[in-house]
Amino acid sequence: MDYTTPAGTVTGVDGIELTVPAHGVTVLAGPSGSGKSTLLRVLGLFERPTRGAVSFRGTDTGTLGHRARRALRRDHLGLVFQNPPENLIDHLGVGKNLLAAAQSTGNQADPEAILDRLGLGGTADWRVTALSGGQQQRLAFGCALARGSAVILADEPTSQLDEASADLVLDTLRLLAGEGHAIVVASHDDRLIRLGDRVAWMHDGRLTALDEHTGPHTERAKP
Ligand SMILES: Nc1ncnc2c1ncn2[C@@H]1O[C@H](COP(=O)(O)OP(=O)(O)OP(=O)(O)O)[C@@H](O)[C@H]1O
Repeated sequence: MDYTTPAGTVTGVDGIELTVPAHGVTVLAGPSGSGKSTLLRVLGLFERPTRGAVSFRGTDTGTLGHRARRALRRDHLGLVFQNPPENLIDHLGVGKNLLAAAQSTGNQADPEAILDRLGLGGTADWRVTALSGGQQQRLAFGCALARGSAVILADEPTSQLDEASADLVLDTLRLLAGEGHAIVVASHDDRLIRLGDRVAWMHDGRLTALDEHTGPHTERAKP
C-alpha cells in the first residue's frame, strides 16, 4: 500500500500474506509506524491496495465495484476506531445506537439483550455521552454485533482507556470471539496481544512473524 506525500512515496505495508480465520482474535502487533492501521484499513476495505489482492470468503474484492465493496463492508465488516466517540452517534441514546446499527444492514436486534451481554444492562435510555470511555467502546462493539458483522476490526481499542475500562473491553473481545466472530485488532497493548489466538508481528510495513496460539493463553515473547 503506497501513499503519495509531498516528501515522495511512502509505503504503508508491503508484501503481506495473511489469512484471517473465520473465528478467533487476530492481533496486528508492532511498533508505531509498522503498518498496523494501514493493514487494518486495507483488510476492512476502506482502502484498495496499490498492489496485491484482498479476498473475502473466496471473492477477490479488487474485482468488485465501489457499491459492491461498500455493501460487503456494511453487511459483513465492522470497524471500531480508537477514539470511543468516533464510533457512535452522539445525539442518539444507547439503545437507539444499536437499533440504528441493526437497521443499517436490515438486521433485527434486541438492544436490551446485547447490552446485557456486554455488561451494559439498564443503559438503553442513557445518552451515549453518559457512558464512560470503556462503556462507549463496548457499545461500539455492540453496534458491530447489532449489524451482524462477521468480522470486527478494531484499531487500538484500549489505548484511550484506563486499565479497568480496558479490562472490560478485553472481556468484550473474548465474548465476541467465543460467539464465533472473527476479530482483527491492531494494538500495542500487551494484554490484548496475550489474548490473541494469533499475533501477526509487523515491522516497517512487513509481516515479520506469525505467532499461532493454540493452548490456554500464556505469555509470549516478542520476536
Ligand atoms: N494516509 C497516509 N498518507 C501517508 N502516509 C501514510 C498514511 N497512512 C499511513 N502512512 C504511513 O504508513 C506507515 C505505516 O503507518 P500506520 O499508521 O499504518 O502504522 P501503525 O503501526 O498503525 O502506527 P501507530 O501504532 O503509530 O498507529 C507510516 O510510515 C505512515 O506514515
